[in-house]
Amino acid sequence: MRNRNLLQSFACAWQGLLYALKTQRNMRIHLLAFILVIAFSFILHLSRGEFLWIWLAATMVICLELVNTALEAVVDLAAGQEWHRLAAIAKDVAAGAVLLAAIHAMFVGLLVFGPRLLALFSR
Ligand SMILES: Nc1ncnc2c1ncn2[C@@H]1O[C@H](COP(=O)(O)OP(=O)(O)OP(=O)(O)O)[C@@H](O)[C@H]1O
Repeated sequence: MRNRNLLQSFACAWQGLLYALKTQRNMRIHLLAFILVIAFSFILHLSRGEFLWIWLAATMVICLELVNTALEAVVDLAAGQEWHRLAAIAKDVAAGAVLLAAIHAMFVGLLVFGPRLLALFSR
């Protein structure tokens, strides 16, 4: 059934977020990392610019994990129990996108938090 109003659209989006959290272990790990990183951003008093980089990188990982989860569902719907080379390609490429975003987030985290943590521990 199609959504009749904006509220129902938000409710569906929320269900999607909950589904990914309940079913995807990686999603729970990404969310935990997101919360920790945002907490550290406040504790270490990041500048607005630094915080934006961290926020963007961390959000991108979560968004891509959501897209990856959606794509896995679509592939499973299309392929069923059948093994198919294209199903593997679709899933592997989507997983590759998440991996790339996670590596990017790690570099951003190192660049932003690295010098601050060094300064903190070399006092
Ligand atoms: N129908 C299929 N046909 C061919 N290969 C498949 C199929 N389903 C899954 N695979 C292969 O198995 C891998 C894992 O698929 P699965 O659906 O278990 O994802 P997952 O372990 O939940 O992935 P992620 O860790 O990215 O969430 C895929 O990346 C793909 O290489």
